[in-house]
Amino acid sequence: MTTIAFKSVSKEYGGVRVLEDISLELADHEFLGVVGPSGAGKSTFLRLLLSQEQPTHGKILIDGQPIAPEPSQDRGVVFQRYSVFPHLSVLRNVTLGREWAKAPLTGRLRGQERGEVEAEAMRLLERVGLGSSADKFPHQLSGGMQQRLAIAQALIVRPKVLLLDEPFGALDPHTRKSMHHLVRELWEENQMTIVMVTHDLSEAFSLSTRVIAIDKIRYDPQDPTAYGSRIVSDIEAKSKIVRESRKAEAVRMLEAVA
Ligand SMILES: Nc1ncnc2c1ncn2[C@@H]1O[C@H](COP(=O)(O)OP(=O)(O)OP(=O)(O)O)[C@@H](O)[C@H]1O
Repeated sequence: MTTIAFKSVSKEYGGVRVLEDISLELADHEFLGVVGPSGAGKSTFLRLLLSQEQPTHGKILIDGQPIAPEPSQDRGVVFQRYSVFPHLSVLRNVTLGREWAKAPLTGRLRGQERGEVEAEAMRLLERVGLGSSADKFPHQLSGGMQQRLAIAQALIVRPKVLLLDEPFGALDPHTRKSMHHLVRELWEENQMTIVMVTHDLSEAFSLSTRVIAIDKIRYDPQDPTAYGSRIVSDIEAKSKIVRESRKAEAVRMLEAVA
């Protein structure tokens, strides 16, 4: 069970308000898509959830408790650009998260424990379609394969929340589509919440159970930094049919505020 709550959260950088009064309750096992124009604060929203940034006002709760102030293993993340370690094998890229958790000083596991973590990493690599690439290095993988590896790397620590920041933005359309299937299946198989930032409304609506759009709706020409982005639409889209019909509605809403 994982619930997430944003309570009147604002974020400012040096007096410039980026996000303003964001309140949101996410039910267990939600797949939230976050859309909005460039610069609206989508990545900032994600960084707050990752605890890479702290709210200037308001608070964020996970399961009713204040979010841990530092990034921790209950929240995994996959970025657009490949966040894998180039000098480590594919297998070691995946086992690393567990090694750090169990042996933070040496980063090395031994004996039976090592065998168990490697077996689990291999199962995960098989699951994301990289079973035969375990001994390769990232430079020997295509872009899509590197993103599959990044996903396996994030999942090995069994996060409650998986954060995806434009994870498919650098991929070709065919690879992107196969990644959509994979991520949706992994979300269905695992009891985790996903929060995905994307520029692409179609992507948001084909994957998510709920889509929020954030944007600046107020602007003061005397004080351009006074207002930040707010949630301008919040759309439940649990079934595919609803998702398709609500996508058109969201496009109209976003065009209206643009
Ligand atoms: N660390 C920071 N210090 C100062 N300003 C920042 C910082 N991080 C983000 N910003 C500013 O906050 C605003 C929102 O940035 P953010 O990256 O969250 O937007 P975004 O919606 O993810 O944009 P894009 O879609 O282009 O990636 C931008 O104006 C950006 O310059």
